[in-house]
Amino acid sequence: MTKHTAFAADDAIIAAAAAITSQPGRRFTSYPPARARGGCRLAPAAAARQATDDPGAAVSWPELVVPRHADFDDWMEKHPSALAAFESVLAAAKGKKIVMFLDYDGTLSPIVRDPDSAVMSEEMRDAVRGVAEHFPTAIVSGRCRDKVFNFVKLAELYYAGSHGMDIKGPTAQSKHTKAKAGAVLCQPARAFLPVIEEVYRALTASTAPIPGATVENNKFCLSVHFRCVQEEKWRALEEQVRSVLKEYPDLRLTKGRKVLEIRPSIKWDKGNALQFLLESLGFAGSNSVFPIYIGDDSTDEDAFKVLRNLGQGIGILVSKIPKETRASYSLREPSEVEEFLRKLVSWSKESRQRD
Ligand SMILES: O=P(O)(O)OC[C@H]1O[C@H](O[C@H]2O[C@H](CO)[C@@H](O)[C@H](O)[C@H]2O)[C@H](O)[C@@H](O)[C@@H]1O
Repeated sequence: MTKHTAFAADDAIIAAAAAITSQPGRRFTSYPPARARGGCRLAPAAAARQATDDPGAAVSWPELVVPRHADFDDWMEKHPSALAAFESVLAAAKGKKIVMFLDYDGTLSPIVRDPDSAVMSEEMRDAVRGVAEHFPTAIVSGRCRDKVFNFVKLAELYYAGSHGMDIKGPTAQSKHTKAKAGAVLCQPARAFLPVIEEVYRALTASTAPIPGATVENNKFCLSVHFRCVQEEKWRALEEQVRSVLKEYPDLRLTKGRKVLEIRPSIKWDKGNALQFLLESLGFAGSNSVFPIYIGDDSTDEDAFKVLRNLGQGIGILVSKIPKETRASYSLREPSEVEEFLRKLVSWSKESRQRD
């Protein structure tokens, strides 16, 4: 399958998978998360220097294959629904402090054609607010921090924008807040601001002739969207982007959901942001923390990987189709994320009443 056909398959596969996954009577088995293979609690500067991944593997072009029923069943065995396996999640979290990490697009809000219209429902906001009352909660997004804050609008949360390269503490104090209100806690890519601005202008100009292509400035990174570009033009768009980036070897290209993402080539991703936030919350080296990270995209895999390596907490992939993932559990769509968050809150309330 070429890169081009992999793109083309996306929506058809989701439709096919939706038909399979909506079948009633599916059974799920529990799949315990991988346990510790040694700690990884780096201070941010050290983590930023650590180059653990093959830079050549940074661009991932997912190979999408229409799932057969058997494939789907196999996948669900390995990544059971976090709703169906809720009791297993609770058992693993027993006696530990839950810290919640939530991706935004595709996790809290449904994927839509216009990125500026990806609003979150009031019901979802209410569910996230509830979770934040019970557990320290962070939004970890590829979006620029201010933009994602304007969608979520909850001052009691931590926000890690630009794929974790821009981390700020809650602007409203809550019992979970460990930082000075509204303090910017971490911006490891500050030196790249001028070059990102320059490349934003260059990409906006060079992609302008391609109808439907848009460039989103996410402050420390950029997104070139092709969801509204005719499929025949996808290759040309990618070539345009690559040609601009030839002049900027310090930037790298990765791919999300119908988006090309351009970011600094530093070793800092959503996984580093997760570790940094755990440390900021006072959980460095702690065995009593249970981070839960929920996300839908390839960039969330960095956070799932950190959890696997730490042997703590769980990653939950939001997907209707089988995907290669390091997450332990799955949820099919944002409405299931909302249900999972509400169940956690109810469980936490009940346990408080019992204690
Ligand atoms: O880390 P995230 O919060 O998931 O952000 C990743 C990218 O999400 C947005 O793009 C995606 O959602 C759009 C709205 O639904 C959709 O139109 C687009 O095709 C998706 O790729 C956001 O616009 C990007 O800047 C983020 O990098």
